Amino acid sequence: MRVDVITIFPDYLAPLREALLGKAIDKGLLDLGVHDLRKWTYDVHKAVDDSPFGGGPGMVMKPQVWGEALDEVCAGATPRLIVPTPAGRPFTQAVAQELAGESHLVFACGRYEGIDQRVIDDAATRMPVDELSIGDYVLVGGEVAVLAIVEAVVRLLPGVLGNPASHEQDSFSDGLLEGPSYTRPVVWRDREVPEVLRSGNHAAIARWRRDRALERTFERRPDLLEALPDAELDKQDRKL
Ligand SMILES: COC(=O)COc1cccc(COC(=O)c2cn[nH]c2)c1
Repeated sequence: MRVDVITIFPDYLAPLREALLGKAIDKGLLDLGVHDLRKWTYDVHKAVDDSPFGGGPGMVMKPQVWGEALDEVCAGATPRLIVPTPAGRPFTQAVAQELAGESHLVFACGRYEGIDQRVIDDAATRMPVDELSIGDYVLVGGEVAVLAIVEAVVRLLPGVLGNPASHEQDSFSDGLLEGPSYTRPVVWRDREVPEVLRSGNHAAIARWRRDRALERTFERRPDLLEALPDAELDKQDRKL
């Protein structure tokens, strides 16, 4: 997978070259390009923003600069353009799975009040454009959202995670939140690991884990239970 990021703060994306994602780059599973938007400015001040038509606070990112940047970065085989924004559709594990199937993602990092809408509308005539939200809050720019989205997507690529089984047991992969986990010692500050997990009875362990996941989902994210297809809940689940 190739990922390109266009931003006025390229250093913000340095963490993508660390740890697991850094290894994915070394293994050739991920090609990462980070581009400074100011490369496409054309005035002595390298201006990337201007005042909003219609007035109001803040600044809007200039269409000319973004247009040139996207023309160059998106040239060649059609990429999918991702624009993190509070006004986007929710970025979920399902969307991460969908994006993991793409061969080329380009991320546009907005700042200030956002990017001139015509940039999005123009790009959408040539490629798929997804405006995605990582949550109902406002960041100063898209860079942090790109870190989150790229990490969630790239960890799903074959060969990136040591043990492929680990993302099968992800939270959300079966529509439920992950339950509690434990490791040694058996007792820590007078708290003992649940007996069933040390029983070796795999059916009982699976049942216990499912029950804890259902309980936690019910307590913290009842909305996810609503979304579960009926078939997903077996009769033992319904007793909870
Ligand atoms: C067309 O889209 C744009 O112009 C995007 O512009 C902006 C402006 C300010 C901040 C951001 C970053 O995204 C978030 O704050 C965000 C994403 N998810 N939850 C919060 C993006």
